[in-house]
Amino acid sequence: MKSFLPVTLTFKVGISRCVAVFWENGRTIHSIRTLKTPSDGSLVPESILDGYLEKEHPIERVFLSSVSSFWSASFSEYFRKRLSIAPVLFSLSTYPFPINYAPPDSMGSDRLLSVLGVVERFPHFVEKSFAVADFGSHTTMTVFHNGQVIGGSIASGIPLSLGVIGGGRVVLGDPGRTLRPSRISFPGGSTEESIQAGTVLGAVRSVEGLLFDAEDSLGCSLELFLTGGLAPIVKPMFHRPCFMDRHLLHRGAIRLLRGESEGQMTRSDAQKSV
Ligand SMILES: Nc1ncnc2c1ncn2[C@@H]1O[C@H](COP(=O)(O)OP(=O)(O)OP(=O)(O)O)[C@@H](O)[C@H]1O
Ligand SMILES: CC(C)(CO)[C@@H](O)C(=O)NCCC(=O)O
Ligand SMILES: [K+]
Repeated sequence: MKSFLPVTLTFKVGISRCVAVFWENGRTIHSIRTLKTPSDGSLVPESILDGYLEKEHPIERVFLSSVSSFWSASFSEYFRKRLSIAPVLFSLSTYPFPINYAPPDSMGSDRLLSVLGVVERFPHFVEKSFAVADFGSHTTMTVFHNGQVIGGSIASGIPLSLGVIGGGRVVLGDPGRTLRPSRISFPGGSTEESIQAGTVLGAVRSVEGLLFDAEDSLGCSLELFLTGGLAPIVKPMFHRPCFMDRHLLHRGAIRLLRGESEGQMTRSDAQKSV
């Protein structure tokens, strides 16, 4: 007899890549697929859903994360047509933590989801203070403190910075090919090494420096989590210990979908114990 295993899909549309994570039982990753971000949702390659259109692994729910409303609309349309499912989009009303940011709904949902992803993966961190550093098209930091999301930093990302050095005309060719972390040293002994030191190592030291500033102003230490496509490349460059999980956003998304925010869990657990 064939097994029957409905899956949930969390789908992130990024500036450079889309990442699809298929989940079983709302908790365990069944598979992860990536594709180059197509210019709109009607151009998603069919292969992204291979194996999940048969009866054994039907897709039951889709969560769609995108920081662009154009992409949200065009990818929603794709899933509606392809699966007859209207994807769930991020909504502040189901986010389990207060957002101390002005205004709260201006914070990128990718940042909020990654913070929630830390708590999904390490539930006891809901009691702690931590920062998520996302190394992607942008380098962002988002701080969680006293049970709230309290802000952080946004900078242009390493690929963007590499691309604009020298007005975009210099020396490096394809930034993707020139990110060679094993060769990054400071002082950089050539143009390439100097640019690598300035942009890649510089981005890492900037995150570390900002973290010290945040610890100073908050008066507590912050645990550091790295996420985003470049996290594996930058992790070895950090002086301070850090956790790495490339898919924090998806972990946050699956938690939001399960509707098991800490508050709700506490309430239902409390009811059970009555
Ligand atoms: N090994 C690598 N060398 C160079 N660049 C890389 C490498 N791996 C990923 N990248 C680039 O790093 C960037 C970040 O990837 P990632 O998928 O995390 O972007 P993102 O920030 O999540 O996407 P977006 O900002 O588009 O949402 C992309 O521009 C990607 O092309
Ligand atoms: C900064 C980005 C682009 C990083 O992906 C995203 O989180 C975003 O669009 N944020 C909105 C601005 C803010 O977070 O304050
Ligand atoms: K990002």
